[in-house]
Amino acid sequence: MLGTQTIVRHWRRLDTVVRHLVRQQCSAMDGNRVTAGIIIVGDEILKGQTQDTNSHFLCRRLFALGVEVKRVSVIGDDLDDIATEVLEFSRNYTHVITSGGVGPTHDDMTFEGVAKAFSTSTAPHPELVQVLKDYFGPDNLDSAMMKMAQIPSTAKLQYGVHKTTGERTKYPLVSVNNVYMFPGVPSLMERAFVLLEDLFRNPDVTFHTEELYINRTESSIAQEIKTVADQFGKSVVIGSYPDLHNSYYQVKISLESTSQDQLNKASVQIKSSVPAGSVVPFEKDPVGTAAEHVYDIVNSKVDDTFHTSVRHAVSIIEQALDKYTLKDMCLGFNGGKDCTLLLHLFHAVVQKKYPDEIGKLQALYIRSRLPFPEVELFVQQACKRYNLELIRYEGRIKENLAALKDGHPNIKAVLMGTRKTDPYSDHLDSFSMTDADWPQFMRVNPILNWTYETVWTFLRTLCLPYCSLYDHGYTSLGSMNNTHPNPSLQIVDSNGIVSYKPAYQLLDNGNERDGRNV
Ligand SMILES: Cc1cc2nc3c(=O)[nH]c(=O)nc-3n(C[C@H](O)[C@H](O)[C@H](O)COP(=O)(O)O)c2cc1C
Ligand SMILES: Nc1ncnc2c1ncn2[C@@H]1O[C@H](COP(=O)(O)OP(=O)(O)OP(=O)(O)O)[C@@H](O)[C@H]1O
Ligand SMILES: [Co+2]
Ligand SMILES: [K+]
Ligand SMILES: [Mg+2]
Repeated sequence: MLGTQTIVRHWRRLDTVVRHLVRQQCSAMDGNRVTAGIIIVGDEILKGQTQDTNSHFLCRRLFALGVEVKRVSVIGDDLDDIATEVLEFSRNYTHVITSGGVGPTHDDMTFEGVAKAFSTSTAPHPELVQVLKDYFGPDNLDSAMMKMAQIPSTAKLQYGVHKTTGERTKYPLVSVNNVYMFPGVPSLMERAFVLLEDLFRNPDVTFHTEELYINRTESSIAQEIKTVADQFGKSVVIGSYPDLHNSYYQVKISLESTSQDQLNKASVQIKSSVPAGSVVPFEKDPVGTAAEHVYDIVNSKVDDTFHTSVRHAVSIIEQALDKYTLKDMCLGFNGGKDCTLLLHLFHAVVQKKYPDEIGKLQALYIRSRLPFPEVELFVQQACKRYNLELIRYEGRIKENLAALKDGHPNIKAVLMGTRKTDPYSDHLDSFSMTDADWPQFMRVNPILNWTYETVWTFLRTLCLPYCSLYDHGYTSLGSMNNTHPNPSLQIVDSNGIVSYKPAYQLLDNGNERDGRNV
């Protein structure tokens, strides 16, 4: 007979072994998966008054941390909705992240909702009360603010640690079980998340990704992609995303895997199964990498027209920056191809010369009375992309340059995308004052000797965004009333339907302005 103690001892050992086996089995099944669910709380989002950016931010960061986001839910400021959703998410996912509803007003009820989810109540948390006193000053602490210390009784306070200083953050995040309650204001939420992200990191998993860009329609390659997707099954997740407006590709294929090796194999497989030449190089962030790519061209040993043209333009812009401060200068920018490439060069040179950002580039846009909407849109987008300070006028150029003198007396020089083949421009130099009967500015012309072909080689090899009209046969842009697609790019199909090839396919650079009345 075995004694009771021995039985208990054996039982304990068996129990440990079984638990261990179960744990092993689970982690083998899940492949050490860590999952998350995101709950965005706020009436303003459901009513379309605010656009949620927090879920996008959180998904991106969590993916980078090796966490699989399984679901995002947007709910209103309603106690029961919060409680129900939090309870369900908390049961289904490793981590639950909420954003919103932690402020001082009556409609902020995430703390109460989470308390309800876990069948507990809220109470003033003494440590959080002290934090609020220190943070806002004891005299400013009204009852509304005290509400922010009213948290679930089982809550924990999570303090972030600054990565450089090692200092603890002053204001903690509140969590209950696996639920973490972030503020809704994007800047606060993002700051808090970055400092606390180690709470969520999955050390066992890295998601490797690759993107392939393909200049064929999605349907024409669908079968090939499906074959590869089937072959790799769950080990490589393959996505296909058509882009109807991109000048460089038609479909983006994304690959994602926890194994770099499997990812590489799938990538090779796709490349060899789509038509030859249909995978195109594409730079996702041409603006961020501007200096790097431009100076690679400048410093290369190649001496063809393209490289020499870029080198010369960069040197003119560098000279301009020696003579003038950024405040003394602006770029003449009307959304045309020439000033678009010049904007990029200007940005690259400034990025290189002042890596620590010294302020915005100024751009001058004198809008014609009948601008193309495509041009207007492109100018707006360029301002955002390059973070431009836009100086805007409308009407005749000469009159508005006089207005510029009055309104911006600091500006002495204008960078221009003029080339010698433009009307009245063959006598110009890299630095030419405006004509005597014009308001006096230094015109800086870095691309004076560039050919039409070089302009397009530059725009297209650097994958720069340009005004969409150029993809529809326009080769030089004036206003709506005087500009048409270039007749040499016209194609008429067998049904008599007329369309136009893109501007970069124009061969003879003598007829660049054939679509212009003036
Ligand atoms: C900043 C600036 C300065 C200019 N200076 C002169 C000038 O001194 N003399 C002149 O005839 N035109 C001048 N122009 C007008 C341009 O030469 C040209 O007519 C204008 O950019 C329209 O070009 P487009 O017909 O190719 O669209 C200037 C334009 C700008 C934006
Ligand atoms: N309305 C304007 N506002 C500001 N700058 C202008 C304006 N019009 C012309 N410029 C300057 O003069 C340059 C030459 O004009 P031009 O129209 O030839 O070139 P572009 O508009 O850049 O391209 P495209 O030749 O394809 O129309 C521009 O690159 C720009 O720097
Ligand atoms: Co031009
Ligand atoms: K609120
Ligand atoms: Mg133009």
